[in-house]
Amino acid sequence: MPTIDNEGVRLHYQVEGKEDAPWLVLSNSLGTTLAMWEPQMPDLAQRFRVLRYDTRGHGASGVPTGPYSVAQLGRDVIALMDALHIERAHFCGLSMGGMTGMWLGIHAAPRIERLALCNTSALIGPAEVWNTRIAKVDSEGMAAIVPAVIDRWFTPAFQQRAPQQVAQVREMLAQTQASGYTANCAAVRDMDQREEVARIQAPTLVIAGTHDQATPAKDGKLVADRIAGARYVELDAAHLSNWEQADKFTATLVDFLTGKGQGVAHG
Ligand SMILES: O=C(O)CC1=CCC(=O)O1
Repeated sequence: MPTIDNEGVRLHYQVEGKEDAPWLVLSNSLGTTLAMWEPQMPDLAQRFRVLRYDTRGHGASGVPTGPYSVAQLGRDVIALMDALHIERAHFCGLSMGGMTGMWLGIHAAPRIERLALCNTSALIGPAEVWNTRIAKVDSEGMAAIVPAVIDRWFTPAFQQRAPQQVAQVREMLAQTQASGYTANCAAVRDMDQREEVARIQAPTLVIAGTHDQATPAKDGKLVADRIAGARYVELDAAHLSNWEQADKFTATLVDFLTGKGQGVAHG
């Protein structure tokens, strides 16, 4: 199991795909692992050298004492890139992964080639909601929040249509260590990148989900509107659009990373 140590924190990663192809870094959402990218991997691995990793507090990465910050999550990516001698990479993150991507686009611009910010927000409030969730997980464990979170991640139609995929994702969430989950909830709660995103200069794709209640489409639109030249695409999905509209998500991402596709699109 490949890992690096970033200032005492173990970061678990996997490298797959074509050698000598452009690097693409994939960053997971809150309560998932690098396995959240399974629907995309067959296509992405044909075209890119893919680095995916477990955000600290998740999967097989370390779970240092929280709270964490989005800046720490961004610096973990730089540490991984440094350790693997990756000078520049495309970056795709979903939800919390997208927040990490915004931080990188703002604070580590020379390292980022193209940026895909998916089902994400530059500010995700209100703080009370996060504090309530943190308190619930602290006192009752992950099981107490799993059903409500899954209902935000997938539409009822997808839950009916793809019960096995939903079960796979539910298991990822349920297996997340409670203290790692709440430390990342705090990072998300404390982030406000609404002003700074305007500094992003990397070519940027924003993907949103029409039925996303966690990071609503209007939040994605705000991010896209503030980044010069950003492409905005809305998919018929809830929060984990890379599962619910896997083919469209992958095609949109590949088109963007390979320099095809322009403007605003819905689908
Ligand atoms: O889990 C949720 O409720 C939605 C979410 C917010 C940040 C993230 O990564 O997922």
